Amino acid sequence: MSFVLGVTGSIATGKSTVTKYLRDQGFAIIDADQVAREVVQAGTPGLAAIVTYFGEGILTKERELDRQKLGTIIFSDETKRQELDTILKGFIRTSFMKKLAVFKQQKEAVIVCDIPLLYEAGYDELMDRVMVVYVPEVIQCQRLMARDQLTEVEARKRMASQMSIEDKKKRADIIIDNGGSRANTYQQVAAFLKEQ
Ligand SMILES: CC(C)(COP(=O)(O)OP(=O)(O)OC[C@H]1O[C@@H](n2cnc3c(N)ncnc32)[C@H](O)[C@@H]1O)[C@@H](O)C(=O)NCCC(=O)NCCS
Ligand SMILES: Nc1ncnc2c1ncn2[C@@H]1O[C@H](COP(=O)(O)OP(=O)(O)OP(=O)(O)O)[C@@H](O)[C@H]1O
Repeated sequence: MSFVLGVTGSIATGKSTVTKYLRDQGFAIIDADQVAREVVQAGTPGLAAIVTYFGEGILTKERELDRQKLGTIIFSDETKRQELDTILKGFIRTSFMKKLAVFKQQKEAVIVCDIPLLYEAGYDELMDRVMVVYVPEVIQCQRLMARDQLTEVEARKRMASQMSIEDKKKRADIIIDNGGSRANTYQQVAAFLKEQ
């Protein structure tokens, strides 16, 4: 039986950093952000569904999703963000479940699921254990501003659109503190893997 490990955190706390390390160790990975990208590729029913609600203005000239434009819209309007979540939830879940089934069929010993909205969208029920990648909010905000070239106001809006990292930390089975160096983070993950 496969062991299904959820990796989550809040925006820019370091999920991708931890997941990349786990990928390099050879584990099977499902990346929910990647799944969310696949279900809105040009010509998909997912993209058609969001155009119906948000209008053609969210498309580029090539009729692909303008991700930056949609991000700016949903992270400054909570009703629209929730509507996007409602529209995409089913498409993302169906694709995720297919990928999970394939890895289970291949008898992967460990399947790592990197899911930003793991608790918010109820994926915790599908996980054997959940690892929360934690940094204090002040560091989270600094790293988000630097990575995505956002002002503090914009970064705070994005942080406020998710369950706070402190609440996720309380629910975690495993906490990885990513407030120090990357090497320190990798050491914590390696120590967890050694215990298994
Ligand atoms: C709004 C979109 C177009 C912005 O795209 P962009 O390429 O700029 O960002 P990316 O997809 O890499 O997401 C970056 C981070 O934003 C956060 N985030 C994304 N969507 C949401 C959301 N609906 N609510 C809260 N946080 C979100 C996550 O922490 C994610 O890791 C895109 O994030 C999207 O389609 N979101 C809806 C799908 C979704 O729910 N994704 C999360 C999968 S669990
Ligand atoms: N230990 C660290 N020290 C310094 N910078 C770090 C560390 N870990 C991650 N970062 C940087 O912080 C930013 C956020 O990290 P990362 O992209 O891994 O977060 P994430 O949780 O996957 O984000 P998102 O929710 O947007 O997908 C990146 O620019 C990354 O390079």
